[in-house]
Amino acid sequence: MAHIHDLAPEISNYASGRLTSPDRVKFPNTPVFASMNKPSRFEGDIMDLEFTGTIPADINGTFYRVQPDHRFPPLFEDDIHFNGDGSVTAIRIAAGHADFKQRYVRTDRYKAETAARRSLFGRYRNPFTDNESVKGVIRTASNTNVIFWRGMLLATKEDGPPFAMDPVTLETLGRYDFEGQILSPTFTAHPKFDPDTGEMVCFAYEAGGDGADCSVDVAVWTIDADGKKTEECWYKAPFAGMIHDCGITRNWVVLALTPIKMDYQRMKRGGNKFAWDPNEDQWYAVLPRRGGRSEDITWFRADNAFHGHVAGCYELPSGEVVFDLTVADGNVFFFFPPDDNITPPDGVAKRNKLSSPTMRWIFDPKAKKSPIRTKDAGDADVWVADDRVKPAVVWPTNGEFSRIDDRFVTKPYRHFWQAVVDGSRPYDFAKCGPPAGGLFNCLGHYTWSEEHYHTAESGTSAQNGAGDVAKGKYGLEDVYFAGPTMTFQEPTFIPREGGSEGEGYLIALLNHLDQLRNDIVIFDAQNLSKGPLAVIHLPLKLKLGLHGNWVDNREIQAWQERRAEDGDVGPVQVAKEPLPWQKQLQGQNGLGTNGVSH
Ligand SMILES: C=Cc1ccc(O)c(OC)c1
Ligand SMILES: [Fe+2]
Repeated sequence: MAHIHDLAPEISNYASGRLTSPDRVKFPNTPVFASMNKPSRFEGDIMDLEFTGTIPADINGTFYRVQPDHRFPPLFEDDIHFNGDGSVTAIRIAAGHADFKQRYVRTDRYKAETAARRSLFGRYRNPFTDNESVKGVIRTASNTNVIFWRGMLLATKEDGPPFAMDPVTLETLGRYDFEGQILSPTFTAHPKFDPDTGEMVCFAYEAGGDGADCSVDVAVWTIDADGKKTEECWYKAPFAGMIHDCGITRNWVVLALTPIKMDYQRMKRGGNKFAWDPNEDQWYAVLPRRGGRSEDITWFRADNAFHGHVAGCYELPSGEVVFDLTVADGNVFFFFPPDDNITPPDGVAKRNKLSSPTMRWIFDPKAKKSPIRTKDAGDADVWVADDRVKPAVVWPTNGEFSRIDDRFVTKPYRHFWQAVVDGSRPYDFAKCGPPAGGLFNCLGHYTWSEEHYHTAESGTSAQNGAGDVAKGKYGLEDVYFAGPTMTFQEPTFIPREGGSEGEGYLIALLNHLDQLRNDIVIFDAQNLSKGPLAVIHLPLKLKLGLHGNWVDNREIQAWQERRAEDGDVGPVQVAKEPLPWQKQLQGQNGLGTNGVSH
């Protein structure tokens, strides 16, 4: 008797790498859609997840995180994980119990593809590869971060505007333009929140035109705690690269410009939007948080490298700006290789051998600078510091996804956490295959040593506390190894009520690479090596997500009341009009724009 699978002949729905049979619903047979990253596409609710251990009774809030999860087979067989549709997970924890909820973000992209029952958008951030029917539709998949802001959840991806969701139901409310105050085509996935003022500091790059034109325009905004835009300034970057994360101090914003470069001609040919340039510097911009003018930015150059995520950022009494982030020594985004005509200086690409230490940069915002001209910026001034910079500290942690106690954003901080790679630990390749998304087999808690912890007062070393911070040149490392068949996703800190910096819990998703299932682990944030306090078991496999955040239930509740019909703020007002670039396109060729009826 024939096996059931023999009845369906294995005919590929791809020819020459392109989706040719969209009715044959089958995802590409590539590593991007395999193992932990096999499409999940699950939406649903589970009340009272099983768990082992004890969920601390004082935890009351929701852990939100987002994952890319392609809804339909992609137009291109070699599509990348970052091009998947944003799917938001909420783990609601209260009274020692945990509930699960997961919903896709109903982006304009989601709606267009749902109506057609197939993929219509092509390559990552390349509209030239889209189906004609979606010209003028906002392409963002809202798959990178999910942020609680004034009672709404903002699902963000840096190639488009945010989409607002209800934080309790995860219902998508619509595109959010800050009540008409931010109309740029793009918006960062990494805004920062000033814990003293309640302000959101946010930015956008490739922000000048339609968000897909390789512009070097960078916008930086402040939105105050009442939702009012109080600052806006536009700057020029030296080249059209990626600016993924940022840092803020009380007075300054720091942007990290990574040398993966856009190329409009390559996009037009149907190629990748980005290519790694091994010969380009890594750049950092320092600009004022308040009253900025375009010429007030200072770009600092350093040797070629690849930026990861930001831990802390603050000012020293000298006025200098400390900026800590992971920086890898090569192209982390292997799916955006260099152009063929580029010869890396070291001759060989060092794939899979990257090291990713935590680097501390100390920038002088008053450094002497001069205007330069660049190919991408044309005749606009790009303000570049005369002297190149080097990291002040290189702590050889080997991880990514740095997180801190977010109450210490803008301030000197002691603690940070990362998903850590330890290649010396056993890994069960036979059971797991290659570790999808990277071998983040440990979680690490790092405490800067006295020498590297700066109080606002002394600028160099602290007198108070941290008596245990003695081991190691840079500080204390407290690591938990998951085991040979498991990896972690990004951790998130949960502060304990009334606790000091770093007192509380660490929550993260655990990937079982052998069982293809996820757990949610909760640790004492300052005692990772003791192992998890609770392991919450999901009966299913999620995907490798990007970022998440913890929101206290009191904050969610208070905002639900304020956002009620009769509340003092009222319901979230989503965008009422198409974005300016959409209107312009409409005017040019009479085409409609999706998402807004007209
Ligand atoms: C981790 C960085 C990163 C940068 C750009 C992206 O579009 C993204 O999508 C998930 C992720
Ligand atoms: Fe990120």
